[in-house]
Amino acid sequence: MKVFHGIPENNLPAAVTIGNFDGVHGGHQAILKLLVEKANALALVPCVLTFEPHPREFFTPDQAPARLTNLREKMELLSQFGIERAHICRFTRQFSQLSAQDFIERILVKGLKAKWVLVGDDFRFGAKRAGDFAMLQEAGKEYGFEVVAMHSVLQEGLRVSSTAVREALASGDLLLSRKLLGRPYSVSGRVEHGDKLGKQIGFPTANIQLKHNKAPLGGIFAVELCGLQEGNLKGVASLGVRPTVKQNGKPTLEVHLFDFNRQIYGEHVRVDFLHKLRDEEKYPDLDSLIAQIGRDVENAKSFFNCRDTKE
Ligand SMILES: Cc1cc2nc3c(=O)[nH]c(=O)nc-3n(C[C@H](O)[C@H](O)[C@H](O)COP(=O)(O)O)c2cc1C
Ligand SMILES: Nc1ncnc2c1ncn2[C@@H]1O[C@H](COP(=O)(O)OP(=O)(O)O)[C@@H](O)[C@H]1O
Repeated sequence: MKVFHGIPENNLPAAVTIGNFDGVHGGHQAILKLLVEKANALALVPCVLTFEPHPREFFTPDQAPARLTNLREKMELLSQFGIERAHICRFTRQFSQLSAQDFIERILVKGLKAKWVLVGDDFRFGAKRAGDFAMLQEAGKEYGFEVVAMHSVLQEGLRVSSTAVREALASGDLLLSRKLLGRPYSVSGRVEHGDKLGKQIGFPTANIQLKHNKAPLGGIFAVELCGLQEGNLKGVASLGVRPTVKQNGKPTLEVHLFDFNRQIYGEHVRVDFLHKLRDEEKYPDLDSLIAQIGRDVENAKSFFNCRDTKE
């Protein structure tokens, strides 16, 4: 997949879908699948136009929801689902003021060379969200592109959406988030140096870099860590501000791996969240925390034993 920051000239004719694609969940996946099928049938390049930052992060940064995927994760997923060209459009004040008509002419027609366009039937675009599906269809007749509306994808009667995934994660329902995402919720990043307290207390923890300051979930989890030469490794993770050892701590993701002892600083890993064990607590002293982490390890191991005997 070719990734462009912006829209260069002389693109090949494309089948285009437009959106934030945060999470690349089951609904997005259905869109991507249809787009790739159509692109193949019509000899077009399957292409995604997405925005950075997320428009809600631009308009109301304080109220913007936590990201489900960072840009790198999103691009990897789009590529996995068969997209061949991705355009990351910087969402600036100037871009937000582009009229719906200019968006169609400059971005879709001249820039992306869109011949087939797939959007949700509630899709809005252009300054003040003035452009809608009907306007896009009208414009398609004039400029020679077809517009198709994607129906809502449901999972157990629930409309699959980034919001539904965030709600499932916030409530600790990792089974539901997994169904909505079509894979376990995960965070990927590099292993960083922490405060070196982990080894001292008998539970070394790999600290995984969080690119955004907000996480859509928190607490203590049974996890699998992927991306190391040893293959997938089981462990227990804490995602929180560590109130027992820090004041005003920033969100931190730490993973203690079972039966593992190797230095992995700097390695790029992915943490798959499989089961929530509990919420984070503030303990009166370090000994209470250490005892609790010991119980967390046992509980996580029971979860894995149960899961592995079922499989
Ligand atoms: C399984 C597990 C559970 C944890 N639970 C809590 C908790 O409830 N409250 C808390 O303040 N810190 C919790 N922590 C975080 C510890 O405070 C942290 O691992 C320790 O500070 C080591 O940090 P370091 O790797 O930066 O040295 C937990 C860590 C793990 C691995
Ligand atoms: N079982 C293990 N689980 C996680 N990390 C481990 C383990 N064994 C060794 N390590 C290594 O030790 C580091 C964690 O040790 P720790 O004392 O918690 O230091 P830090 O505060 O820098 O994370 C990890 O980043 C990794 O390189």
